[in-house]
Formats: sequence, C-alpha cells, structure tokens
Amino acid sequence: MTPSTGQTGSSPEAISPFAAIRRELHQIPEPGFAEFKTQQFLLDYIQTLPQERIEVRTWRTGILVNVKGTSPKRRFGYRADMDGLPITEDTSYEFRSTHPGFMHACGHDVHMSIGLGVLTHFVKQSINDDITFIFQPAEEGPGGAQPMLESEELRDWMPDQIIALHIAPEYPVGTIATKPGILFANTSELFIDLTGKGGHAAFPHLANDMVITACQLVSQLQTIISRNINPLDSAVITIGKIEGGTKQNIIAEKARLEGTIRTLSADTMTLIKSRIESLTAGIETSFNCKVDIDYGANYRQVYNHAETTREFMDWVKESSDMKLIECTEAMTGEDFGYFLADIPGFMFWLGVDTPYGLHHAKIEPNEHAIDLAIDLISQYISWKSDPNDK
Ligand SMILES: CC(=O)N[C@@H](CCC[C@H](N)C(=O)O)C(=O)O
Repeated sequence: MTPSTGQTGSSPEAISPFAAIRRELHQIPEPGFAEFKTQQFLLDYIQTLPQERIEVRTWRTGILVNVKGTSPKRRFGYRADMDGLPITEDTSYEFRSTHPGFMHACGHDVHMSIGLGVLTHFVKQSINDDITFIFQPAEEGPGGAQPMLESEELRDWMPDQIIALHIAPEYPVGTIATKPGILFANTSELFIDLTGKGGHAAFPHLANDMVITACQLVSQLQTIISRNINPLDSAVITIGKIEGGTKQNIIAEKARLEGTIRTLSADTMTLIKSRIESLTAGIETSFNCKVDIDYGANYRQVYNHAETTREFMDWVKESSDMKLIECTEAMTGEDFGYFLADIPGFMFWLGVDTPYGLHHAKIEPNEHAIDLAIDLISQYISWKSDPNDK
C-alpha cells in the first residue's frame, strides 16, 4: 500500500498514504450490495489502527465505526458510499480497475479514502464527542442509505449531525461548493418493458414492432419535460439504455428502455409518473402492445439543513484554506438524502478538477483533493466539538 508512482502512473511524483489507499480501492469496484472485497479492504485497514477507542460493526456489505469521545455530549457522522458502476474504464492509470466492466467512475473510492483519513485522524487525536463513520453500500442503486438507517446496527450510533461529500470534476482542487436547502434532486429509476408481436422483417403488417414503438415512446417521454412541466420548474428524463430485438431481419417482439427521472419537487415527480402512465397507455392502444413500468429505486432529494450548512459555510470562509463556492442545486441524485431527512447536516461538492464528468470512463479525479478534504473535515468536527463553542 505504498505506491510511489504519480497521478496517472507515468509521473514519478510521490503520493500521500490516503491517495495510495484510493488507488487500491480504485482497482476493486463492485456493484451495490456486492462490495465484498471493498468491505474486507476497509476492515483490514481499520484493523491496523489503535483499537482502544473504536468499535466496528458490519451491516450487509457496509461498515460502521464508532470512535468514542472523551466526554461526549453529541455524536457526529461522516458517510462515504462504497459501490462502483458498470463502466469499462478508459483512464490512463496504471492502477485501473481489475474488475472487467466495472469502474469507480463516481468518486466513491475517493469518498472512502477520505473517510479512512478522517477516521485515522480521530483515532489518533481524541475529541470530546463521539463520531460514527458510515461506509454505505449501493448508493448507485438499489440504495443502501434507507435500509442502513433502519438497521439495528446503526440505531445506538445514530449521529446528531452528519456530513458527506461528493467529488466535483468541474471545480478546482482547493475548492468546495454547497448551499443550504436543496442540493441534489429527487430521483426515480425508470424501466419500461414493451411486448408486441415479432415476425419476419419482410412482413411488417403481420407484426407489432417494438423497436419502432420504443423509438416513439422515447420521443414522447421528452414531451413531458417540454410540454407538461412549468418552464420555471426543472426536471429531467434520461433514457440511458435501449435494448430490443434479436437480429437485423427479425421484427422485435420485445424492447426495454432504462432511464432515470430527476425533479426538484416531489409533486413534479408525481406529475411526471402520471404522464408516463398516460403516454404508455396510449402506446399500448396505438401500437397494440403491452407496456410494463417499474420505477426501481427512488431517492429523496438531498436537502441541506439550513442553519448547520450556513454555519459550516461561514466556518470554511473564516477558518479554512479552502475556497468556498455557494453553488446552485444540481439534478444529480444521492441516497444521502435519506440521512438528511432524519439528521441535520449537509453534503458538499469537493473540487477534483478533471475534464471528464461523473460516470465517464475517462474520469481521473485529482488526488491532491483527498488530503485537503481530510484536513477540512477533521478541523471542522474538532471545532464543532470544542466545549467552549456552541
Ligand atoms: C452523484 C450521482 O451521480 N448519483 C447518481 C445516483 C443514482 C440514483 C439512481 N440509480 C438513479 O439513476 O435514479 C446519479 O445518477 O445521479
């Protein structure tokens, strides 16, 4: 765990221990609730720390660590997500994913290594209050936050205030961005199965072609955004995957659309789902087919606690070396929203300065952000836990 190669593997620049950990994690991305190697890697690292003031529990493929304070009055929480994405990596790294077809393309390797860094800090340097470190599986789906919050394992280590971060490719290293109130959207996955009548390519009049039907439906779905949503509101429907048919000269009996819906309000989500159901009912009639809709995982919005977030933002401006941007909300989703529904706290964007966006096969977050984030969060929690304060 002491690689001496640089950011892309081609430079001889030395890297920090937590950037080295990130590289180890980067090589073993796993799907939600199958983060077995990731869990073991984290447990192995935690085992190397002094054990006197920590307790460790596992929950499915997640991990909870309790760091005991010296005279606790409250409990802070840091949450990191653990899962990778089904993307074939195309970075210039020497430490690319060793799991074909999977990649940490959403920064969860960075989030976890920052979690280990902050944990290491507080194991070595005690504070008054307790801290729960939450390594949460399945953020990309089907969603680990909600069941983890309901788990026995978390119940007596439930934080009074919680923090999480997400890497932001578009911001420079040394920058964080956040805002009070809504930061990330409400999301719903969307899976639509179309079943018609297959047939010979030469006899379209004897079949009900689900490729044509799927194309029509994709176009109709976009009219919900352009024609049914108030232009002063915001919503997104993205169909990210289409499957259909079996061969070029066979009319497709089946097609499947896979996508996601994003809204800034719960009411708009309800409206969109109702419009999808009306449009698909019309598709059933006009294309003489069967349509099945599955909304998959639904995440509630990430809503930053106003007072706590404003206090953090003021502290960053006055007491840290990081540059703070008060950003606008984004249509990304995050099941950390479930934590924030129960516990005051906030999420912030961490600048990692890379030209490729989240979920891109070429994304290469700048690892210098890791140590900056570890320092920032450690200092903030220490400040909050100071008995002379608040
Ligand atoms: C930060 C980020 O990229 N989050 C994901 C969360 C996925 C939620 C769910 N699987 C969905 O697609 O609705 C995102 O895609 O925004």
